[in-house]
Amino acid sequence: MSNTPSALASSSGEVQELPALIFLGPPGTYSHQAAFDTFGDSVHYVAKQTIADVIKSLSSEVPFGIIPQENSTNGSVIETYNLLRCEVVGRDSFVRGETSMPIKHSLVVRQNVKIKDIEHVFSHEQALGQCKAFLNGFLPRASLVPMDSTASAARALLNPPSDSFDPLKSAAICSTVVTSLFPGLEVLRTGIQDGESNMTRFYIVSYGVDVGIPWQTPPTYQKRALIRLLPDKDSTVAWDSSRAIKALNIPISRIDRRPSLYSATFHDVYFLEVYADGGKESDVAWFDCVNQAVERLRQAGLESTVLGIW
Ligand SMILES: O=C(O)C(=O)C[C@]1(C(=O)O)C=C[C@@H](O)C=C1
Repeated sequence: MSNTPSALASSSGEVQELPALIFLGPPGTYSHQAAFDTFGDSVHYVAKQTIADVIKSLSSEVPFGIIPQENSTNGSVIETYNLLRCEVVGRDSFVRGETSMPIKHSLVVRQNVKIKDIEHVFSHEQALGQCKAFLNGFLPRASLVPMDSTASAARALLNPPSDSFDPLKSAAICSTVVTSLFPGLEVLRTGIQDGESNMTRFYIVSYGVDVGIPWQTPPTYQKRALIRLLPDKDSTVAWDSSRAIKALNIPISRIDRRPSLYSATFHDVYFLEVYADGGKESDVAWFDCVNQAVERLRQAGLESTVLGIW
């Protein structure tokens, strides 16, 4: 990862602005690393404080973003699924692709802090969840303090969020990359995540559907789509998954569920990720297939929105 130039000179000599890509900052987060592995020098990177800020800041001037979606150890990224309930997703912003990367966490402290000194551990809630066995084994009495991102947690060691956290009694769970970005920090333990293979999958999002994604290497694993099903807020009939699955009639790789933004109790929003069996059809055929499936859902009385096709 490096600081990337925001403009490149084209062969004709004129300066072309690179498109902007928003990520969960500050620099040094896993989102930043996943973005850089995927887009390299083809975009200009813009850090935001929260995952919500990434989605809400997408615009025609800042058309691309990356958001964490799921982790192989700790499951769905709740903050992301809560945001996918918002009307802007599927109307203005869309999921346009995915990328995955292995996540190796470290326990980072201010220089000379020892493990016996640690009373507070800062990190993003996903990272805290991915290191449960380490925390239970080595720091069972430490208070776990959720932060907006792993790199925000590292930064908080130098600039604590409140007087109740003594930085010399605190640690952050984050990537080792932060020690080269924030001088004064050092790695106390590394590889503290639960399980051998800890992978996080990210969604690539864009403002509008027509803008081409500036991949460094175009992916080969396309033919997926994400569909949001909204509950019928007036219905007294219980949700019936088999009705949706039957109407959809394409393979489903995952189903997520979050409370709806309506007040109706237990009328949840469902997110279905679907894929083309074999994945051999053309993009146009896959778009048609998804749109026809959504039409069948609507005819079955299920309000549905395509949040992305890739
Ligand atoms: O906090 C970060 O560094 C992030 O990029 C977020 C995030 C996540 O929410 O899943 C990304 C990858 C890891 O799973 C841990 C945290």
